[in-house]
Amino acid sequence: MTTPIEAQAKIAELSKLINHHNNLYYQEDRTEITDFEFDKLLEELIQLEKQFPEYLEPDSPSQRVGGTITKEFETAEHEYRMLSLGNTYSEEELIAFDERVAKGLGHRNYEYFCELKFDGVAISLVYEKGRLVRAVTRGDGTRGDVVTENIKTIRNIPLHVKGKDMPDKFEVRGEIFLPRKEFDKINQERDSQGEPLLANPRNAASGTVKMQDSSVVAKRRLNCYFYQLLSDELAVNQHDEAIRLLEKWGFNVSPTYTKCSGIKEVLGYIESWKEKRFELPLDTDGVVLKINDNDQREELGFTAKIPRWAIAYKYKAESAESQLLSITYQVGRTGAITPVANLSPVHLAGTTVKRASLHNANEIERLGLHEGDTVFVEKGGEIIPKITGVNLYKRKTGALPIKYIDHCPECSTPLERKEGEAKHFCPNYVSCPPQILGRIEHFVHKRAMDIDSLGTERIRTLIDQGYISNPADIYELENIRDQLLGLEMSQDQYEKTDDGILYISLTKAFFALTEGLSLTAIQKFCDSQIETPLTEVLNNFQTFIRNSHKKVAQNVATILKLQEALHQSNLPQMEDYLPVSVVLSLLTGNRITLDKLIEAARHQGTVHAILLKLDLSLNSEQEERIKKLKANTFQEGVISNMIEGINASKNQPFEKVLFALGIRNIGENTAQILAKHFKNIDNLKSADAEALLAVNGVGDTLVSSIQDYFSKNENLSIISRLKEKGLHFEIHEAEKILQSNTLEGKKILASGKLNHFKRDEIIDFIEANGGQYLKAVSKSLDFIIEGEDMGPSKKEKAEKLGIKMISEEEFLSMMSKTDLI
Ligand SMILES: NC(=O)c1ccc[n+]([C@@H]2O[C@H](COP(=O)([O-])OP(=O)(O)OC[C@H]3O[C@@H](n4cnc5c(N)ncnc54)[C@H](O)[C@@H]3O)[C@@H](O)[C@H]2O)c1
Ligand SMILES: [Zn+2]
Repeated sequence: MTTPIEAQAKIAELSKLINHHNNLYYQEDRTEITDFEFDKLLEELIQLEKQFPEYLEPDSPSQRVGGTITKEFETAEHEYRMLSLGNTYSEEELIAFDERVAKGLGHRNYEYFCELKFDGVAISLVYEKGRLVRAVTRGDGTRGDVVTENIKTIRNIPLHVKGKDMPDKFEVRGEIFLPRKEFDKINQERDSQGEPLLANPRNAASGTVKMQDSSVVAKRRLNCYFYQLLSDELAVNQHDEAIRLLEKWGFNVSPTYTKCSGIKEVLGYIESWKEKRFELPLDTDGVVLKINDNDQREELGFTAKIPRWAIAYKYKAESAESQLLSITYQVGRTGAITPVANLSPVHLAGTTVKRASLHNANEIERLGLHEGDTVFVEKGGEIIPKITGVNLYKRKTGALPIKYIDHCPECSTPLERKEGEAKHFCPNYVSCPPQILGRIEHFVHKRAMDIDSLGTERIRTLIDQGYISNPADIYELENIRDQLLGLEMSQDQYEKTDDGILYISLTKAFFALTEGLSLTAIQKFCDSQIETPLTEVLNNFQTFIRNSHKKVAQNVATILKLQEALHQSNLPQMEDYLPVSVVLSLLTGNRITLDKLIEAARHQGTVHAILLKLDLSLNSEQEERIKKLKANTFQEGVISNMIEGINASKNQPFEKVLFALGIRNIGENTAQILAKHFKNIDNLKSADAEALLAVNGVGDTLVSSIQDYFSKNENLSIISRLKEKGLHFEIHEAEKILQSNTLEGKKILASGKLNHFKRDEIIDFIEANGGQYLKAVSKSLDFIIEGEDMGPSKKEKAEKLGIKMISEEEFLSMMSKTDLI
């Protein structure tokens, strides 16, 4: 039994903890615990407060909607309070909820409206005379932030609506979300720019809605599902009818809703979406059920925080057991090491899971992982599954604890760990391959040197084979083009474990080890085995060979040998991949011992590289079979295309070159400002702190990263080599000279697709003629050049502000460029 004194202390402690997590979740868009853990804390608080009502504080988190307003926006009061929802993870509690409803109404004559619970941020939109007048966040439930401008950039939020039965004034509520595809795209882009990744789509959506710059919001393709219509003059009295009205008026409603006549049907609905929901384009975390009839809703009423006529059933993150096969240590672009667990395949939350991120050494220690452990894997709101614990009963006797690596798996440099940081780093900035890759990818990026013929795969190949290690090397490739012919290109078929042991995809291995079977057929077979553990796949492949009737005896014999060799090699197992050394030992016909092969394959990135190192004399049949193992190779066409792109990049203007160098803290805009201000790299290099700080937007951090960059000899030598190759290290003459002052004092924006200018060109053109280019629609614009397909929201805003819009043709004739028309 809890004593009152204990209860009081516990209530205070829980309240503090919950407030802390609420603050992180709503203010900073991040989380330290899962929703399930959070909900358990809240439930514990509610139970204690029920038991000891004397300690229930009016501002307890059990009594308040979790969010608050921010300081950055104007606020507005909600006409109808915006509440939270009660939630549960169990069927029993759902049935108990249904009992309370029946008791409250005094009968069982009611229907539920069910739909999925979308994981995003709540928004309230007010329409007057069919026009969107205000968008407000939920805030503390009573007042929220006014974010109308941001919301207007979301494409399928209608600015105007028309329709039958539409009241003069109404409010719609919905959930703004970031589709998972958009989320992945943003993260891919951030990854390639070396920026930190967004944690999950919900946080990303919430952070975006509260951004200060609407044009950034517009770039993130947010979307919205509407789920509630409110008005004093509604013609309908059933929720499903109101939803149908919303659909008719053009609001985006998720097609997942249904009406259920009792809790049993609701449970069926919940079950039917349990797995199917993963096919939806957005994250969902449960089902919301609401009483369908408005009068009945009124009868049931509200508590301080939630309606009594609705509840959310939340799906528990699914958990499964799996075996830890090995750990791969990935080296990121900044040198940060991330351990990844390779697992035996398990079916979880609609997908087959074979890997889980372990984050860092602390996580491995916290879990107490031992080799070959059976672990619990969970997949919740986050996309990457995680290991939540170890099944100690299944630990093998004598299993050793996982020992974290102390050398970089890519370049063997001893790792470092800065104080207070969880991650280990490879300090080898200059020659660690993934770090070089990060810098070169930035250099060739379309917003930098724009060399799109140098994709990641090609760059990685060139780095791995020692042909490039910095941007200047790219411009030397032309001179060694004959050496590039035949280089192995794709790395996708390879994978490495703990200490740099190279593995190759099953498909390639099977293809090389057998005769008469096509790569496509083998690929198809492997695809069908995704959920099968490797040991079984090897057996199934023998059946596959028998069914194919192609060289059965010989092919099966090879696979039997493979199984034997895998067993003897004692190398860690990785699903879908086989150790290259074992495969090569079979293909080279025991010309060399397995041990020697394993040794040679350590720290090599391709079959090609291993063979170069071993220098075996192989017969032509062996060579042919090994060739089947290799990836695509560089061919003449690819090489020409690459060199062409590299040469074309020499025309990029100074500001792009400056951005491409990758000096820390110099983004695209800063590069532009610095290029304009200093005119050439030498002026920039010799500028002292005072001169740098005099430039608008330059602060101390930037000063020190610029000075740091130019103090390094290797950077100076790269610049001088690039200069020799003809890259622009000063601004172009034409950019310096004003072509005319026709546009002097004019503030101009161009929107939509133009026929005679690219985006950058129109900006340069306006500036070269004395005008100023503005990036967003605002009152201060003199006119807008309206191109094809100008964004509707921009257009509407411009119309509202009464800004003059002219066509591209009118603009050209104004500039006396009639020759272009
Ligand atoms: N992990 C953490 O640290 C942490 C911290 C705070 C809150 N949380 C999580 O946030 C949630 C609490 O937040 P809440 O108070 O916003 O409640 P809620 O998100 O659980 O429920 C209310 C909200 O659900 C949304 N919703 C989505 N689909 C809906 C639909 N079809 N119909 C009606 N509403 C729909 C609405 O925006 C509404 O405001 C809990 O699930 C909790 O686990 C987690
Ligand atoms: Zn390294």
